[in-house]
Amino acid sequence: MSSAKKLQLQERVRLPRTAWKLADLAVLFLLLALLARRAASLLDLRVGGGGVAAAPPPCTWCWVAALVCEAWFTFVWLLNMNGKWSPVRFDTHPERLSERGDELPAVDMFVTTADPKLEPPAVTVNTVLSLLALDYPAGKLACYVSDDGCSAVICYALREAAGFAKLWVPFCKKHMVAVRAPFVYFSGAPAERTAADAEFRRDWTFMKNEYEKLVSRVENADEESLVRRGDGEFAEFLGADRRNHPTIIKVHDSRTELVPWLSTTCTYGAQHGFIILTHGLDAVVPRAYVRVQVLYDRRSKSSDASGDDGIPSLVYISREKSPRHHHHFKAGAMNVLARVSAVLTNAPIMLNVDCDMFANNPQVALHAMCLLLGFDDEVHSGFAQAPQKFYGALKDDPFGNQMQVMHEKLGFGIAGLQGFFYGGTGCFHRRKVIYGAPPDSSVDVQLRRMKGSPSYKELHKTFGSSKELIESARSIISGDIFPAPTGDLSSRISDAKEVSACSYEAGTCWGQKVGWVYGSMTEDILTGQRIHAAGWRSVLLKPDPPAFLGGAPTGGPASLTQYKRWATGLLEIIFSRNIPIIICVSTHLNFRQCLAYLVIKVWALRAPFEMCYALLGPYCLLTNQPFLPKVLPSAPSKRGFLIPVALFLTYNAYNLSEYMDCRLSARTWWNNHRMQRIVSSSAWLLAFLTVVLKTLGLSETVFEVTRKEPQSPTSDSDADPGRFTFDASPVFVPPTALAVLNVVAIAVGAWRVAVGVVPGGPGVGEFVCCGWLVLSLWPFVRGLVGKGSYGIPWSIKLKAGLLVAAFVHLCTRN
Ligand SMILES: O=c1ccn([C@@H]2O[C@H](COP(=O)(O)OP(=O)(O)O[C@H]3O[C@H](CO)[C@@H](O)[C@H](O)[C@H]3O)[C@@H](O)[C@H]2O)c(=O)[nH]1
Ligand SMILES: [Mn+2]
Repeated sequence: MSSAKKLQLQERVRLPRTAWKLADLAVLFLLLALLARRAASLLDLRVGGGGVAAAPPPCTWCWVAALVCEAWFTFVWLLNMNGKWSPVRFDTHPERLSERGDELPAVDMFVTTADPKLEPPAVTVNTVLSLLALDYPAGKLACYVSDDGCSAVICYALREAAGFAKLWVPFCKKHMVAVRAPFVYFSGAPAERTAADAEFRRDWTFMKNEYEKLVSRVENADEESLVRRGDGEFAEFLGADRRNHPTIIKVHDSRTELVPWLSTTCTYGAQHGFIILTHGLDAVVPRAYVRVQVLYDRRSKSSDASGDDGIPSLVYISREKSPRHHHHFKAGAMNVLARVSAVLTNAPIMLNVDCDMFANNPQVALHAMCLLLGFDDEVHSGFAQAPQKFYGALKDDPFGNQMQVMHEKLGFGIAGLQGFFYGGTGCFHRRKVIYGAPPDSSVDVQLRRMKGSPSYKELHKTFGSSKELIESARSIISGDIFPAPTGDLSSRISDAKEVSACSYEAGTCWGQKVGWVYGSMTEDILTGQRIHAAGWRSVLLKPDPPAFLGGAPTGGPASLTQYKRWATGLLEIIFSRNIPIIICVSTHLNFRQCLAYLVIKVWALRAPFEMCYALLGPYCLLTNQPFLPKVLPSAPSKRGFLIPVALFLTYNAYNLSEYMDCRLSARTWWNNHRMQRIVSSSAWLLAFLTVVLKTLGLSETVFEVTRKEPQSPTSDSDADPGRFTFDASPVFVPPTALAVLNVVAIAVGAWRVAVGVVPGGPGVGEFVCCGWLVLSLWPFVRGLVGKGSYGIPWSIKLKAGLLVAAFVHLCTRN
């Protein structure tokens, strides 16, 4: 018994939160009290009572609007409560993997990039290098990069990275480098060993030098001269338009490639199976770390025994594109990666990361295996998702997109339901789950068993016409343990090209029941939902140090574009055939998990309610009416006023304490609170309109790629990276208008007070609401007078001004 316990690879730990549950209930109680009070006042008015319990509302429709909005806020609060109610954490013990002697499954690692301008090639190179150097048998890893930008520079950068990896991977393993993205590693002084360790110092300086040369080659590479090079290596990119070109695939298989290179420059060294460079490069390459094991088959016994010394293969793919076929953005790219890897290496596990998400913890694959192999029934770990974390994050989260509290509170909470959401990056999938297979314990599998294994015809219909793909899919679905094609990868490029053709998916289940699901800008949530609906659970992968780190966008335009895409994609899911309630009753999606999904899916739907509520304050000040109970000397209405006051204070104290609990500053709380108001009135509102237009068939949604910051610090010293920036995008119109409107309303209200209060008019509450909004939208108030990118462009100011004028006119018409 005790030895079995000792070898447990993972533990599910319940996290207590009694005090938080009480606070949840307190806020809920206040929200319900507010609703009850409003409803009572409205009823009173209808029966013509104007009774003692509540002051009669003078502006009936304001009170009705407020009631509807507050009911919605209560609903959103309930959704959040459900998500956070019963959190769990998963602890992993990778050191026990070798103790248990489990055979590790092969992992195919996918990286997507889409635009060499927005996503600098050096960023992708760092991510790829961090993956190639993972602590995992190298013979069991292969890295695939999908380039939707069809850029010769990316292709060249990866070729250079593959060369550099031959030095970098052995260096990392020899010196047990902690973070294996070179740009992070070399941004500090050599701290791994004592300064006295001369060999390490020499290696370090050499590697840093090599890395700098790599970066300068990559950064100075130019599309034109690459494609016109004499040797024709990049000739396929000649005249290729990113929206219209055939598939390009390049394999950097270090096992076969090294041979000609080594034969001229190396002689065999003393160590068995290793080669030590002695000739030609001797002067520049210290002997110690160029130990390259060649000519072993990555799947053979010998590589399993000592498979740690090679370098994983690297494959570049730019899938075929044609204006006649929809390419489905990232989801389409992921499906091509799934198919190409199926015919090349067919690993049973797939890791997927965005191009800017490097592996920060070299043991991450081992931690993931603890979760994927560590349950008695694999239904518990359909996929293992690491929460998104960011490197070089700005202090106090000025753009409210580091999402620490959301991950800590909601993330652990959802991990305690059916499992954390698939987040599109930093996720280990089971290939068979991606192929749509239900968990072994489910009824569907029992039925299928009775029917026998799927026929060739069925597989053909599901996976498409490629024989190689069908065979590889059959072995994955029937659960052969580690099926893998053998032999040289380059010899199967034509199979890989066949499955990356843009017409391949026609008539198949790709994008629906198989692979990444189409139809939403947030393909990740939609795909994860399909997996949960099949009955799988998922696990939260949270090793220390964090598994992966990515870049969070900075500046107003990039942050709001990202929020807009997310909110659009999430609402697309609700408006598609995936209506939450229907999914919930017709599939294996748990009811509470379904509600947890709603927390984020309703982001865009929150916008109209929050906008309406935000307009009530200014409307009342402009028209001299109240929408909140007033502080009057008479006792009952005083009590009425206490409810919103208590709610305002409790709610904000609750949020602030959540930030404190996550060891974040009060400033971080305020910045996030402020961004919530800004995002709601800009990105979410536009997302709402976009989806409405799409549903009416009037427009299409597109995936706008987020700009990634270059990794070398910029020289612009007087720039303030935390300050909000603007451009002429329409997302900035509504918050600008809202900021101006509230300032105007406060001025009008104050003027009224100065000339003498009219009885029945607005009270302190309305002023506080408007003041709070002005503070929340302060970046926009500042932007009205700012210069350069810190200033709101005139076109936006003009449109916002017209909106404000129209609103004021409508309010004061009669
Ligand atoms: O046509 C496309 C568009 C995007 N991408 C890639 O998709 C990834 C995510 O794009 P990015 O612009 O970085 O979006 P983010 O908002 O940072 O991404 C988050 O949100 C996306 C859903 O909206 C998820 O797919 C991502 O995994 C998740 O990190 C990047 O690697 C892109 O190169 C493609 O491969 N093809
Ligand atoms: Mn990203």
